[in-house]
Amino acid sequence: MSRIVLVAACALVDTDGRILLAQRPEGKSLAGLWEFPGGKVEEGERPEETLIRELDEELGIKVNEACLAPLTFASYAYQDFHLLMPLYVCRRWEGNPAGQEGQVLKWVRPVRLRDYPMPPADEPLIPFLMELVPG
Ligand SMILES: Nc1nc2c([nH]c(=O)n2[C@@H]2O[C@H](COP(=O)(O)OP(=O)(O)OP(=O)(O)O)[C@@H](O)[C@H]2O)c(=O)[nH]1
Ligand SMILES: [Mg+2]
Repeated sequence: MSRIVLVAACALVDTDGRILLAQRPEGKSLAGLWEFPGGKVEEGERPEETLIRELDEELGIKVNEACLAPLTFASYAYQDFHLLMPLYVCRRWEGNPAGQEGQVLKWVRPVRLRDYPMPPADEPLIPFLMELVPG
């Protein structure tokens, strides 16, 4: 039995109904794949606190906890750990998302999400986003 790793992720949705994807930088695991911003929940953190911290660190935006709504989650057996990843939705933030760690960012319509190679854990999340933001 591999350990469970808890990762909080967020779909930022803009006023045109597009969702923000970030490309994992070279040197990290799963480099080049497109993911939802977020990261590992650290000791003593609530997932919402993780996201507020990660969205600031990775994108340079400020998010209020009240603007984080749970949507669904991913549960996926990677080779060396089991990923449990709650996916939140956020439509309001302060600042302009910009890759603070050199990540390329892309605003993508839900119907186009399949054009962007994602980690295998993320693929089952796409229908939920398509239902959330039709068209
Ligand atoms: N943020 C994020 N992580 C994902 C997604 N899908 C997915 O499988 N993961 C996996 O979740 C794990 C943790 O993500 P992460 O690398 O962003 O963690 P982190 O920000 O804390 O970075 P660090 O551990 O390099 O400090 C990685 O193994 C990553 O591959 C996703 O959509 N978003
Ligand atoms: Mg991260």
